[in-house]
Amino acid sequence: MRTAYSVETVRAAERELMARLPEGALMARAAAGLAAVCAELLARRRGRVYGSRVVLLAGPGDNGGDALYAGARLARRGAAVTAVPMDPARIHPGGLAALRAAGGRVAESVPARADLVLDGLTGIGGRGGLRPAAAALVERIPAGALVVAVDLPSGVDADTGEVAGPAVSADVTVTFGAYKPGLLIDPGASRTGAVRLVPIGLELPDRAELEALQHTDVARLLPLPGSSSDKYRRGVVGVVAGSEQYPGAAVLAVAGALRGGAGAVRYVGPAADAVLARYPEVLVGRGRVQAWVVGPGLGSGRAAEVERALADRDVPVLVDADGLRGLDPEVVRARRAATLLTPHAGEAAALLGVAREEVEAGRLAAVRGLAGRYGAAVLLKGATTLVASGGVVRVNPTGTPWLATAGSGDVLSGLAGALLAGGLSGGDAGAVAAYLHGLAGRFAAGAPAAGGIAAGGAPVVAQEVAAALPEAWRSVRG
Ligand SMILES: NC(=O)C1=CN([C@@H]2O[C@H](COP(=O)(O)OP(=O)(O)OC[C@H]3O[C@@H](n4cnc5c(N)ncnc54)[C@H](OP(=O)(O)O)[C@@H]3O)[C@@H](O)[C@H]2O)[C@@H](O)CC1
Ligand SMILES: Nc1ncnc2c1ncn2[C@@H]1O[C@H](COP(=O)(O)OP(=O)(O)O)[C@@H](O)[C@H]1O
Ligand SMILES: [K+]
Repeated sequence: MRTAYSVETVRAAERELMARLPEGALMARAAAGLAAVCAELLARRRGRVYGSRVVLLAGPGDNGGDALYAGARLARRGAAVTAVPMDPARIHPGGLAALRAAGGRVAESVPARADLVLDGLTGIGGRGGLRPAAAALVERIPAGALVVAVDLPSGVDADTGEVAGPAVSADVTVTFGAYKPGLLIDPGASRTGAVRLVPIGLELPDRAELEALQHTDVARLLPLPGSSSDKYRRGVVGVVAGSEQYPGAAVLAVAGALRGGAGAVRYVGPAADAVLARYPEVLVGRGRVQAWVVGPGLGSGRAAEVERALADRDVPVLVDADGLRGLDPEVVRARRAATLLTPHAGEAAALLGVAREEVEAGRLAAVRGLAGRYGAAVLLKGATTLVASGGVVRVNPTGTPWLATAGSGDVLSGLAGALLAGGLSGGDAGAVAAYLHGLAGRFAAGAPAAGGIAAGGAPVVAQEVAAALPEAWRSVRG
């Protein structure tokens, strides 16, 4: 499990550790780790550190201090290091002295050429969008320079990933002691480049503010058949989806459920012919199920079917897409079994009564808000998928923007429904489904295991995502 900690938690751990260490020791550790990463990057790019041009954007706080001390280390290895303060009257004094002693210099404006720029404007102390003096320096970062963000890209909110105004886009982010939520949640996450964690000895609580499952966590949660399994024990998923207008949503949700490990899938709705033509193994009509998936492609005027599924208070229910329209928090709160809501930003915005942009800019607040309001697990789809449940928020580390294709959300809902039917909690079913779906998207696209859209791959269609789910299962199980 990868974990991310809030600024408050990191600061508390920092205070506790600082009390036991000589002054400056923590910053020295941070700067040493930062300089080592920079040296590695310079060696890869130019063959050596000696003679390379390094620019430090130095903010007035400790983030600037880290950059200056790291710059001093690089200067001692022969780099030509220039610090440009955001505010010349406020620059970290110790860091500045160290840089000068190592032969580094200070300039008022950003040099036109650089091999590497260290963004030390703001770290966990940054608030809101970058102020004009900082934004002006960022604008002048020379084209072609590698940008290394110190702790986090300046302008990104460490706790939420929100970006209010200008912010740095880094190639690499070197973060200290712990991941911060803002490094893993968009829009901040798409500014970080590759994230490198430098341990500095912080002792952090077991419970993190944000979690990201990894292969071993998912493998542990996957419901697997045993020798005494039969199709009912493995879990029957009831899919209430599709309409005359959108029969394909039913087919895709069923595809996700079948590939998600359901013992059987029961389909209820007007698209039975389309479903059976593709999947003759599906049962048609109502009957006993271990979880319901309601909503994909329902169209309008089908609220009674959603209510009927939710009224089955002891059976887990996943509500997606059209099923989410006008969903009553009291009805969901009254349920005993798990409820998992899977909105995209537009659906979440409608449920919260805010603009879609507000959800996209503040994904963490939106998913927490919905989970609190409905007393349910909520999976918020999008560039970074978040799953909130019982006070814990998980961020999905897999996926590819190629998944932004019609019907891929339907596959996800069927998949998560199968995991609910297999006995997973709402939060686990959502997180595991997002993980497998993201991996399947990458496999279907032929995209590498990490990296954004720039990393490669080709367009996928939703059916291919469903078809790649077995490969995703196999890769997780090792
Ligand atoms: N925690 C740890 O364990 C360790 C932490 N370490 C390091 O310390 C960093 C935190 O340092 P920090 O607390 O000094 O805050 P920091 O991020 O430098 O920013 C504050 C300064 O920025 C300014 N400012 C604020 N917002 C702004 C904006 N929008 N636009 C422009 N300016 C803005 C603000 O100005 P003011 O509001 O005071 O006018 C203030 O001067 C942390 O990220 C890590 O790098 C490591 O050395 C060791 C281990
Ligand atoms: N920019 C993106 N990067 C990664 N994944 C994305 C992006 N945009 C959408 N997705 C994923 O694609 C899927 C789209 O689902 P949804 O919006 O419900 O579409 P549909 O209703 O057409 O099936 C979700 O799993 C979502 O997380
Ligand atoms: K920074």
